[in-house]
Amino acid sequence: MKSIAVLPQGSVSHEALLHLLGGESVDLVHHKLISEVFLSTAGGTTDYSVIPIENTIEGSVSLHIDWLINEVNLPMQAEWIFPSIQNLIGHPQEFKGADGKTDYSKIVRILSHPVATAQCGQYIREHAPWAELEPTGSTSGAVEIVKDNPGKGWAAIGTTLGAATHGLEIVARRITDHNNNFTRFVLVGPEPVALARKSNGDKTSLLVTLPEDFPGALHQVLAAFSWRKLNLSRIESRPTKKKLGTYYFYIDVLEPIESVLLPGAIEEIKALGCQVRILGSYPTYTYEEEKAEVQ
Ligand SMILES: O=C(O)C(=O)Cc1ccccc1
Repeated sequence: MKSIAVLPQGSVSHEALLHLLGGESVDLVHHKLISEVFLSTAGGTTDYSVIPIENTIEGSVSLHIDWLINEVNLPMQAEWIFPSIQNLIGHPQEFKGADGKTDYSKIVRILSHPVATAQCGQYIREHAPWAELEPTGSTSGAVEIVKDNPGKGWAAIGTTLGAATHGLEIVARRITDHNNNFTRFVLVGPEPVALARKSNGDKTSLLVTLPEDFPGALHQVLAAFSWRKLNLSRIESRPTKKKLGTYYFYIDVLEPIESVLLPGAIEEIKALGCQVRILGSYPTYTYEEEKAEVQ
């Protein structure tokens, strides 16, 4: 049985993984922090890590992409998307007013993963702009802290699974600023993944470093893809962290690495003097709403 490192029980990552697996049995190893998730697979304790890398509202989860680029050498082996449905969670009755409705003035602190908090910015500004916002390693980690601190006016933003895991109540449902809020996850690890579920295509993620003082280098890199009609689904720059103003380009190509034209494009880009690192070539799984078990 394969082992998979993932954020705590009831986190969005955990929900998303359960959906991807669709009942396939694996050994789940929960960690409080994403750094611990990465390191457990990098150190060989687990076979794969579940990493959220992009969100509809927040964009790239830069910290996680930077870990993939700089801290570990773990190829991406699968990608899938899953809705992030966030709720306000607290102790039963703690935020009830005399009229039975939620009395937001009782909320003094809201804890959650920063990506989840950012997804609910409008809701917080409208209902409890005074609340102190405390970042946690995961949404369910926030729910656990709230569980351990009753009567203090603390609430968490998290999933229904997170609330159920820790026996807390949903104070308000679906509080993200936009309903169509999805997160892209990757499974990273040394070996390819064999899932029973059928994939919906393949992707290759590349990290391209441009040579210095080469006017038009990015244009030429993109031309190598465009004249071969290789479809790109994402291009993003990340600082190299070595010198101010120098960037990597993170590029997703909608083809597997063994496709006819992609290796030639990579060779052409290398011939321009660029460095190319293959971050992974992997199946993608789209979200099929009718099969999902999200509340
Ligand atoms: O904190 C969690 O539950 C996570 O899995 C990280 C996260 C947070 C918000 C959106 C997607 C993933």
